[in-house]
Amino acid sequence: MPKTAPDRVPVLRLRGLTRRHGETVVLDGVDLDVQPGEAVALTGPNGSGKSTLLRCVLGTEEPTSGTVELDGRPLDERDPRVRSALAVVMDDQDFFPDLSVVEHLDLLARAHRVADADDLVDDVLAQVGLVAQSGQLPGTLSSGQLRRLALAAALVRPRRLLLLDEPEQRLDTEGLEWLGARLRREKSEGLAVLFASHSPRLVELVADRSLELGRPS
Ligand SMILES: Nc1ncnc2c1ncn2[C@@H]1O[C@H](COP(=O)(O)OP(=O)(O)OP(=O)(O)O)[C@@H](O)[C@H]1O
Repeated sequence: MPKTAPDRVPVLRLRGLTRRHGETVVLDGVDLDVQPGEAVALTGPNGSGKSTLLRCVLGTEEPTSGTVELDGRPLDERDPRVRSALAVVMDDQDFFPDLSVVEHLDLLARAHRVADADDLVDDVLAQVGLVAQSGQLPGTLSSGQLRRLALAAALVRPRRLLLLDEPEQRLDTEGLEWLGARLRREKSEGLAVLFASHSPRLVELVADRSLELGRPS
């Protein structure tokens, strides 16, 4: 029996996704479906378009042509359903310099009207190993701790699709294993996961399949 029934609406559907910069073709007609409970890894060399594809899904970069659908509807960042479906960990995540770790997470959880926000924030702080740093400002965190804060920020909000750009970056070995287990839990709870990675270990731990992108032509 095919793994994906033809009438299932994927959380994410890309059709003919193309992105050019002048003569350079970065993405050339990418087709991809990601179902609930499924994780797809974007792999490929530096410059192959992994972040570009994620930005097109996020809506921060406009494809040259092609379509992006979430839950069968065209992507529209003004649609609150879309905004509440997407949790994102990108490369260049910024934090407010004057809000502590716990204040960031509280703010996000409350902005997304999460029930039992205090309990969830405490739980996520423990999961990412930032309990001792909860009162620190982002500028005082190590690079790995900042990455953990970015991951925590995605875990304290509602989501149906988790987009991650090289989430393994700056994590130690134990952190990588934790991340693999945590993303597997996301899948088991029915979330879809799309992540770019240069870590064969993370791909092995999490991905149901990989989409390998090539060098831009
Ligand atoms: N504004 C731009 N003008 C020209 N080329 C661009 C522009 N933005 C991105 N590119 C090119 O698009 C290509 C894809 O970049 P992208 O960041 O998506 O790659 P990546 O697969 O995420 O790479 P990495 O593994 O290094 O993170 C690169 O060759 C990059 O130089």
